[in-house]
Amino acid sequence: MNHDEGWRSGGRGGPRGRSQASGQRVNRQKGERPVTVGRSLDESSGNRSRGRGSRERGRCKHVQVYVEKSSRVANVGNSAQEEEVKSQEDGLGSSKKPDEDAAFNCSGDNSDLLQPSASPVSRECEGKNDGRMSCGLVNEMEDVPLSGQVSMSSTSDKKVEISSAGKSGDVGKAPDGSNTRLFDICLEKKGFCLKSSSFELNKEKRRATKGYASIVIRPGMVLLKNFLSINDQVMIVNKCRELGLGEGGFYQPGYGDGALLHLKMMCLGRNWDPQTSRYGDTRPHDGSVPPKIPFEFNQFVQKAIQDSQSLVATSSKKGEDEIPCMSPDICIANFYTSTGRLGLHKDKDESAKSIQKGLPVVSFSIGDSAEFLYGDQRDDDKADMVVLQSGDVLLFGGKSRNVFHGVRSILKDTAPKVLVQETNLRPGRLNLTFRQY
Ligand SMILES: O=C(O)CCC(=O)C(=O)O
Ligand SMILES: [Fe+2]
Repeated sequence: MNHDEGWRSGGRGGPRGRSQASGQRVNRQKGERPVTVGRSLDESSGNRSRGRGSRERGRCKHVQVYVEKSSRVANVGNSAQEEEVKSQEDGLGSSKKPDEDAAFNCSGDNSDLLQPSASPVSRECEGKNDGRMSCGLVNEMEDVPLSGQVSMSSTSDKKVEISSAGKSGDVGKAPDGSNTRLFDICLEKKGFCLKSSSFELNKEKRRATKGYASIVIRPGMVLLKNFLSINDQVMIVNKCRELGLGEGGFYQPGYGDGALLHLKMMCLGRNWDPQTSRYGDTRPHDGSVPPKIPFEFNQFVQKAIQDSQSLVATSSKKGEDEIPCMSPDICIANFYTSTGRLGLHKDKDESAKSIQKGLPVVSFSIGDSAEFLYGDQRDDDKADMVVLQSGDVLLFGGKSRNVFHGVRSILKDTAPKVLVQETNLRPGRLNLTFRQY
């Protein structure tokens, strides 16, 4: 992938400001009614985007809508566990657990793409060091630094052991400007908690048990609404937390000039370095080896691809909408706090073959909803927007492999309460994007 300047700018292209849209919809024309797509799309979580303007924008391009229901029933649990409401940020450490090797066979033969090789730097927006690149690069130093060596940390219901990663002496700044202080995607559990209302919990359970809806947003781009059950999401959060606190875990990438990305990042499988836009076997600033992609994550990816392929097979424009198979060997996990964002960019640092074949990027959204922009130009004002909610999976491959995309904003307080109660996930959004090099 090549996050290039989109990542640097964080999506704030100068004085345009943000034009927010509320409610769940896919593209729309100015003045058009929202395109509500099937059941899930009507069920936006309700408290999203409050207090924001709801100016409309975005042009409608292709909106093909298919609604499919799976028979999958999520067991969301009924424990009504306590929810923590503090918003303090913690820096902790943990141990890394080896995972099974991710190995999948796809009907399409992409095995030729499985060999790691150096990626040439590919910058889509090279040489545009205009105001956009440095403006809005607020240094979000919001994490509590590690003070000495902690041995155990308790969040969720689970004790997580501190590993050697991030021991005392880690002052939080790498020579390349990255903020290397350990970042825990979950909050520490404290005594004082608030319970969610049963109304909210029931609403979430209803949503979770209704299956999911599949939508072709544009040729090659498919949105699987509510694809991941709450239990799946809980598992993914717990796993990411565990990995994120160990070797190669979450950090805040920076650029040599002091600018920091507006998100925390962890790579699985292979490392992607935002400074060079290259993939590699180790992380340059600390030499750490990225954890493997957990086997279960890849299973979700395979299922998402298969379901998307079945969906487009029924489409009238089969060839156009096609999504090839993909065997992920890279997963980039991003955590956006409430102020996180990501500027428009193309994912271009995978191998030329992978991109040429249109192998999809598969993206999981967990936690707070996000305003996701996409379009054919690197221009926020011309981009279309879709709100990605917790449990949604988005694929962009085939004709959309080179789409510009980014995250305009995180919608506060929109994460499923059950998920937060079960995991203590901190306010914000966890995003995982899977790719094949
Ligand atoms: O957070 C998202 O939805 C997008 C992330 C992304 O574009 C990336 O990691 O390259
Ligand atoms: Fe991307």
